[in-house]
Amino acid sequence: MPPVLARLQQAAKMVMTRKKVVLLLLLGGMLSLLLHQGSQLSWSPRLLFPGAPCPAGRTRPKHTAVAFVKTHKTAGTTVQNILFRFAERHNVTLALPRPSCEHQFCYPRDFSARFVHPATRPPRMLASHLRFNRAELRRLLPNDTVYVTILREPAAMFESLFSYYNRHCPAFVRVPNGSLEAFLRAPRAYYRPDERYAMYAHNTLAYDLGGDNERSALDEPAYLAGLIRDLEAAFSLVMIAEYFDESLVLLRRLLAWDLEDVLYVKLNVRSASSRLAALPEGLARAARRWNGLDAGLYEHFNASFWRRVARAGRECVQREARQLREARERLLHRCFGPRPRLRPAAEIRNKQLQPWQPLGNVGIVGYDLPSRPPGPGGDECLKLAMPEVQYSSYLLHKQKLRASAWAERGRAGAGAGDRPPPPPPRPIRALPRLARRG
Ligand SMILES: Nc1ncnc2c1ncn2[C@@H]1O[C@H](COP(=O)(O)OS(=O)(=O)O)[C@@H](OP(=O)(O)O)[C@H]1O
Repeated sequence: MPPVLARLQQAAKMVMTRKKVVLLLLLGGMLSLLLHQGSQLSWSPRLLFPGAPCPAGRTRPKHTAVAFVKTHKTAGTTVQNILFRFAERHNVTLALPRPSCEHQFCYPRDFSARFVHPATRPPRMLASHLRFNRAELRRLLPNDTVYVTILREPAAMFESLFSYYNRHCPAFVRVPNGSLEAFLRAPRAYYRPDERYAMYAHNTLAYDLGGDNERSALDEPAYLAGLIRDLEAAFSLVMIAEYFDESLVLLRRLLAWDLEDVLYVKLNVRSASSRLAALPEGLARAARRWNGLDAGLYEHFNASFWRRVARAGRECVQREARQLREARERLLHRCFGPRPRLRPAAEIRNKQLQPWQPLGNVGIVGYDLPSRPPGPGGDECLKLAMPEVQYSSYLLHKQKLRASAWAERGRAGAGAGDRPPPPPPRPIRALPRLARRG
């Protein structure tokens, strides 16, 4: 080989080797970056290999001490129905309001353990409307209670509140032609903070969660930050109505429940003619401005919800949410026939399934059982679609019967029945003096 060619070949080899070295360095760098980021961004084999299995079934017994703080117009009735059915199936005592509190725990008053019907004490679960009061709930419920709640995007929530309470809440009754736009253009013209049901018209989420709904998120950011801190400390999970199925996946995991335990049908849904198809962006912005505290809470907890989904493995959560939707479809077909349809109350023949109707032009729709009952599992189908008022009364009646049977056995002496007597009602502990927020 001529020397020139040999030198050229040698030079080419050196260039190739240098290229290889650069390539290797680049690859090494990328790998190290991936591993480094991996520890911080919770990279997992699932993300690198999306087909990899998600955590299998339950590894611990189902958790039965749960307090669901039911906020207004946030899909809370659907969550409540899931908990009611769980409590019934698993024979768990569920706190229910005494009759003078109706089916809410004397809302809008601050929750007090005195509002709980004695036949439903000591409870392990609670899921009816109340104004959150952490200290009182802790006096009532076991120490291992898991607290959960749900939020909804505040503009959509406000539209729902405005329509539902249009004839109940004086601030809304005053608005000409029941116009949401007119209200949001000048809310202070219609709203009086001290009158009855004012909390349905201003920062309802903040109010339900025990906050002061009159504070301004804009002028008092420290107040909002403090409220968020308190709620972070109190709740193990804050669900988001817009991501209902993903929320249920997180709930099921938190409580070590099965996917079947969180099957549901949507309850308390307004008819299509009672709702705005879409909220114009200008109105949505005005609704969020007026409900600034709620907007701040939603922004914070929506972000932390997604961080939590990422920690649980987004792929797995979404896969499980898909499984839940498929199982739900099958259940709907089995219970309500091949074309399950939401109907106006007047078309629902079964009285136990007729949803409560607010005053005014608002229609709440529901399901009806087909004329040919769905066979075994019919009771499950009935409870699945049973509205809050009927289900609360039914459960109260059932628990009262159980409480008097237990009392009877207690009077007859221990060992008279085949079931052990229940524990005596737990005395309510003295309430520590706490500074109230607000
Ligand atoms: N699964 C699911 N996902 C998303 N949204 C749902 C779900 N279930 C119920 N809903 C909607 O929630 C609204 C009723 O909320 P609540 O049951 O909390 O209302 S109430 O305060 O108890 O009266 C009501 O909203 P509007 O129809 O906009 O009024 C329901 O349609």
